[in-house]
Amino acid sequence: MDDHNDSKALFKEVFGDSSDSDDNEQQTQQPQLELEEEEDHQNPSWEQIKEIKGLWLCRDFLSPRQQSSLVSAILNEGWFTEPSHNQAMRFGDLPAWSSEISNSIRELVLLCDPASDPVDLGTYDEAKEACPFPSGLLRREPLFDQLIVNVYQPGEGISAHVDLMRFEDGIAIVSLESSCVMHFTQVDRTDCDVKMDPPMTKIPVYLTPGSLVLMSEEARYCWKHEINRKPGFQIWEGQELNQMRRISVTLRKLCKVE
Ligand SMILES: O=C(O)CCC(=O)C(=O)O
Ligand SMILES: [Fe+2]
Repeated sequence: MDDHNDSKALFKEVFGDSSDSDDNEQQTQQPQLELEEEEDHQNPSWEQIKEIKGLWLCRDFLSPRQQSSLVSAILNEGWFTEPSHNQAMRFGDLPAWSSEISNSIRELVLLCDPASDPVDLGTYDEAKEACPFPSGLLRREPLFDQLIVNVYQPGEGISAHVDLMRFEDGIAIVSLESSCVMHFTQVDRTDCDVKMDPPMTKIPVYLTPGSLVLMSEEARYCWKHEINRKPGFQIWEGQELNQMRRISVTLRKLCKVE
C-alpha cells in the first residue's frame, strides 16, 4: 500500500496532477502526462513505418525524467522482486501511471486526428491514413484495459507473434531503458495479402527508451513482431547494440464477450 502511494506521489511530482487543480470540478479524467513540461521539454513527433500500414512510432514520447519516474513507479509496484519474475499482467482497473500513459497517448494522437478537425473534409481519407491510431478506436472507453509489463535481461527477448485475437485492434508499447530492434515479418495468411517485395522481408524498427509504438490494422493483424536479443540480431546501422535491462509496457483492450 505504502509503496503504491509512494509511487503515485512520485509520479504526480514528475508528471503533474490535474486532480487538485479545482476542487469544485467534477472528478473527470484529465490528461496528466505533461509532455511539454518547461525544463523537460519534449517535442513528440510521429514517424510512420512506411512498409507497414498501421505501424507508428513516437520516438520521444517520454522525456528522460518521465522515463525514470515511470521505471520507479513500475518497480515500486513490487511485481519484480524475484529475478525469475519478468512479466506482470493486469486487467481492468490499471495503476494510475498506466492511465496517465493512456491519457497521454489519446491526447497526442488527437492532435493529428482528422475527425477532430472537420474543416478539411476534402482530404479526409488521406488524413485518416496519416493518423497514428484509427479514430474509432481512439474514442473507445477505456482506451486500454489490459497491461503487460515485461522486464528483459540482456539476451532476453520475445519470439515472433501476433497478439492474441482476444484483444481488440489498437495496441501500444512503451519502451524503457535499453534500446532494441523489433523485427516485423508478415504472417502467412490468405486474408493478409500484404504486398511486399520480396514477400518475406523483415522490417527492423529501432526502439529507443521513451519511445511509443502504436500498432493497428495490418500492423496488428498481418505482421508478427519479435525482439531477438541473442548475439548477432540486435544490429542497428551496422552496429551491434549494447544490451542492458529493457522494460516495456504494453497496453491493449480486451474484446467484449457477447
Ligand atoms: O516488449 C515488447 O516491446 C513487446 C511485448 C509484446 O509484444 C507483447 O507483450 O505482446
Ligand atoms: Fe506483442
